[in-house]
Amino acid sequence: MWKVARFVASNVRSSSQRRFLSAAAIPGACIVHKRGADILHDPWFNKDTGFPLTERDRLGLRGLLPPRVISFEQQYDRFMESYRSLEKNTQGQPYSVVSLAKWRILNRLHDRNETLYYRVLIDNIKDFAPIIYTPTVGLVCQNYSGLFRRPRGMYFSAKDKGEMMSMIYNWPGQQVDMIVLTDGSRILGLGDLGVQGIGIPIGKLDMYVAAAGINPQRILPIMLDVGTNNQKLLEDPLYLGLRQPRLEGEEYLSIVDEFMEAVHTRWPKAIVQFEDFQMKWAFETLQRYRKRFCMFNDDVQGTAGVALAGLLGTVRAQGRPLSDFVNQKIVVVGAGSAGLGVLTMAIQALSRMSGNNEMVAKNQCYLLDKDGLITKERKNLDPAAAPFAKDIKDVEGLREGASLLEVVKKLKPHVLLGLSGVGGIFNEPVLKAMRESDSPKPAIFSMSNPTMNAECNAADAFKHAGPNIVFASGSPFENVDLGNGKVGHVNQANNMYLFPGIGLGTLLSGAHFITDGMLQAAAECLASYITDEEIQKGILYPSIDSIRHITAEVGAAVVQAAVEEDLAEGHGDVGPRELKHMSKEETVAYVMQNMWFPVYSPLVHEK
Ligand SMILES: NC(=O)c1ccc[n+]([C@@H]2O[C@H](COP(=O)([O-])OP(=O)(O)OC[C@H]3O[C@@H](n4cnc5c(N)ncnc54)[C@H](O)[C@@H]3O)[C@@H](O)[C@H]2O)c1
Ligand SMILES: O=C(O)C[C@H](O)C(=O)O
Ligand SMILES: [Mg+2]
Repeated sequence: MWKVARFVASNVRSSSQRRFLSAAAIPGACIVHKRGADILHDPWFNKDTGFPLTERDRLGLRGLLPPRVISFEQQYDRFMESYRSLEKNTQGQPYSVVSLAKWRILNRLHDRNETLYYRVLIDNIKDFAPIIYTPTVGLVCQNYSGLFRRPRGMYFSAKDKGEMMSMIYNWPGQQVDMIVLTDGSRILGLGDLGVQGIGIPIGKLDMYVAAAGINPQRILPIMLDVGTNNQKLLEDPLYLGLRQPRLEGEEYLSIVDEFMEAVHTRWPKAIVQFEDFQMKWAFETLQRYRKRFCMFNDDVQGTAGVALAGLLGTVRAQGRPLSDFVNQKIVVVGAGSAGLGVLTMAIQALSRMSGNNEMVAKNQCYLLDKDGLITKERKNLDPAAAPFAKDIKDVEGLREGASLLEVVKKLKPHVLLGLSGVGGIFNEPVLKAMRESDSPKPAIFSMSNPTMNAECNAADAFKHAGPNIVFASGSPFENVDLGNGKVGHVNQANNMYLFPGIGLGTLLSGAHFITDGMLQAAAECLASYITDEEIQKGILYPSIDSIRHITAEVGAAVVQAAVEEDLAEGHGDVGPRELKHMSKEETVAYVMQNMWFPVYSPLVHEK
C-alpha cells in the first residue's frame, strides 16, 4: 500500500555525527603497496600536501613535496576558494564557457585526489551536481574529444570481440560493486555521441559515490563502442571512437553478451546499470539479461519510479487522497524507452489501485510520439508502444496522429509529461491550453535533458499555464518569482533520486536480480518522503542537499523488498537471517553505516 508518512530514522544524527560514523565504517587502515611518485600520481591514494611526516618518511615521499603539511580542511578551503574565484572571473560569460570551466577545475581535482574531490562534491552537491552530472555532462560528452586528457573507466569496442574475458582483468581494482554501461547511442536528448558518451557513466557513478556512498575504488564506468551513426563524428579527425557505423542485430548482441559474461566472471556480484541505450536495445537487453545478471536499465526503470513518485505527489498537491490517482488523465509525450517505462509503471500502479483493472488504468493514459497521438490505427505501430495505443472510438473528437495541442485542448489533462527529447514542444499555445485542465493544479513535467531539450522551461510554464501548476523538469531550473512574495517551485524530476538507492540497496541485500517489487519499493519510498506541508508548496521531490539521506531510505526499502521476496543473500558479514530480522529503522542504519565517506585514511600502520 502507498503510505504517506515521512519516515525519519530514529538514529539519524547530525550530519557531523553521520560523517564520523561513516568514516569509522571504513574497514581497517588501508596499506598501500606503491611508493614515492607512484602514490602521488594515484588519485585513490594521493593526499597531495596532506601526507603526514610519518607517511612521507615511510612511503618514499620525502623531498617530493613542499615541506609544510597542510590539513584536509585547509586543502578543502583552498580548492573552494579557487572555485569561487573562477566563478567570479567568468561572470557574464556564456553558459557553455562557464560550465565547462567549472567542469575542468573539478575534473582536474578528480584526476589528482579523489578523496578531496568526493568530499567537496558531497558537501556542495547542489552546486556541483549540475556540473559533474546533468546538464553540463551533456556538453562534456559533446566536446569529449577536445576535453580528453586522461582515460577514466574502461572501453570495450567491437574490435575487442573474443578478447573481453582477458581485457576485464586489466582493470586495476580488485573488487567492483557498481558498473554503469553505455553504448553512447542515445546520450540524454543529444542523440548518438558514440564513444563520447563515456561522460554519462562517469557522471552517474560520481552520483553513486556522492549519494549512495559507494566506494570510488569499487566503481567502474564503461563504454561499449560498437561504432556510431553520427556522420559528423565519423568525419571528425579527432574523434576517439571506432570510425564505423554501429553494429546491428546479432552482431551487436554478441558483443554485449560477451561483455556481460566477462564482467560476471570477474565480479559475479557487480551490479550493471544500463544507461542511455537507444530504445530498441534498452528494451532488448533488459529483457535478455534481467533474469541472468544483476542489472537494470536506469532510463526505463529508474525514470519510471521517479515519475510515478511525482505523479502521486501531484494527486496530494491537489488535496486529494492517493486513491484519486485513478481519476487522473495523463498525457505522455515521447514513446521512447523513458516514456514507455513511465507508462508501464504508472499503469501497474493505477491497476493495483483500481482493483487490478488494467483497462481502467489504460483508459487514463494517452501517448504521443513524433507523429502525434498513438492509436491502433497507426501504420507500422511500434510493438513496444502497441499496448498503450488508443482505440480510436475511445478518443472521441480526436484522430490518429492528433497534434499535442489538439490533444491537450480536447482532453484537458491533469498531467502533461514530456520525455520526447525535443526542446520547446510545450510551447505557448500548449501551455495556455493547460489552463483549461480539469485539475485545479495541473502538473507539467518537462523531463527531457539537458536544459535545451526540456519540453519547456520553468518560467514559461508558470507564465503561460498559470501560477497554480506544479512543475518538474529533468534538468535543474531556478524557482520562479510569481510576484507578491509567491514562488513557483521547480522540482527536479530526475532519476538521480532513485538509481543510487536501487544500486546500493541491491548491493547490500546481496540479491542476484533486480525485480519489479524492489523497484516499486524504491518508488514508493521516494513518494512518501515528502511531507504534506511541502507538497502544499508544490514541492514533489526533496532537495538534492539531502540526497544521501533519501538514498539511504530508498536503499533500505530495496533491501527490505529483496528480503520479502526471499532474494536477499546478505553482504559482507551480514547474512540473510540478520537482514530478515532488521526493523525498518535498523535497515536504514545498516545502509548508512555501509556508506563510504571521504576522509584520508592512514597508508601505513602506526608504529
Ligand atoms: N528526467 C529524467 O530522469 C530522464 C530519464 C530518462 C530520459 N530522460 C530524457 O528523456 C528524453 C527521451 O529519452 P528516451 O530514452 O525515451 O528517448 P527515445 O529516443 O527512446 O524516445 C524519444 C521519443 O520521443 C518521440 N518524439 C520525438 N519528437 C517528438 C515530438 N515532436 N513530439 C512528440 N514526441 C516526439 C519519439 O518519437 C520517441 O518516441 C531524453 O531527452 C532523455 O534525456 C530524462
Ligand atoms: O542523465 C540524466 O540526467 C537523466 C536520464 O538518465 C537521461 O538520460 O536523461
Ligand atoms: Mg539516462
